[in-house]
Amino acid sequence: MSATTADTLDLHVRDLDAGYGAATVIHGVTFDVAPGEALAVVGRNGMGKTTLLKAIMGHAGRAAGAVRVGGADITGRAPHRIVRLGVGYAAQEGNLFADLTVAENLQAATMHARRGHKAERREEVLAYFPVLEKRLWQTAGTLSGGEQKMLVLALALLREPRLLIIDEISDGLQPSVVDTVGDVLRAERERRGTSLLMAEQNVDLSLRVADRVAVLKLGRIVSTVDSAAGGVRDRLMKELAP
Ligand SMILES: Nc1ncnc2c1ncn2[C@@H]1O[C@H](COP(=O)(O)OP(=O)(O)OP(=O)(O)O)[C@@H](O)[C@H]1O
Repeated sequence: MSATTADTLDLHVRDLDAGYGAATVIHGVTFDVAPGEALAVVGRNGMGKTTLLKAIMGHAGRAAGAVRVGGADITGRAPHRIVRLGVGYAAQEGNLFADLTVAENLQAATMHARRGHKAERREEVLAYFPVLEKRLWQTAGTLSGGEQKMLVLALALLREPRLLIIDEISDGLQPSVVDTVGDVLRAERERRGTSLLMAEQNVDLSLRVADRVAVLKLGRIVSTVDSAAGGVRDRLMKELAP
């Protein structure tokens, strides 16, 4: 569905183990995201979605395995160096400055952006989230949970990532906001051909946005399906049932 894949990054994860201290949470995970492709990793609470994304982004201990982005081996690389390659990361716990206003957060996110293009991109991103435009002068920490999630996504998008990694953006959002997020991600992929890796519990959002959906169970990918395949929603719901 991507408009262009020329400026996007692919992702290759091979035999990745990751965890905390002596506990291994992710076991031998292998998958690819092609340039301009969107992959959703779905799984119930505690299955290791966040740990998987953190390990890719250099935030969690990585015991073994390899991660490549756009031809570069990022295994063990510091998070800020991975971001510099053009990887955007919207973490589940968010990464915004709670004491700064929405406008100041937006400004901080584009500090290193190309000068002439900054204002245009800010307008594009604010058009995705009209509610943020109304809250520009409000301190980010006083936004509602849903608004903070939108701001976290807006900040990641502002940097024009060539690969966007999003951790459970739908968590705690009301259905209408989940729909907005789906619209935004689809529009952004149409506009920029951005590659996408999203961890989700929401099957409907995953199927709406992603080309393929992988199921993560107890730190292992147990199946991967094409979003356009027949009966895929029922199959995924069954796989995710307790
Ligand atoms: N900092 C940590 N130290 C030790 N164990 C952790 C840490 N963070 C997560 N875990 C454990 O790792 C396992 C996987 O957690 P993770 O947060 O990756 O799952 P998840 O699929 O993202 O869950 P959720 O949907 O609830 O966010 C859980 O058993 C959790 O208790």
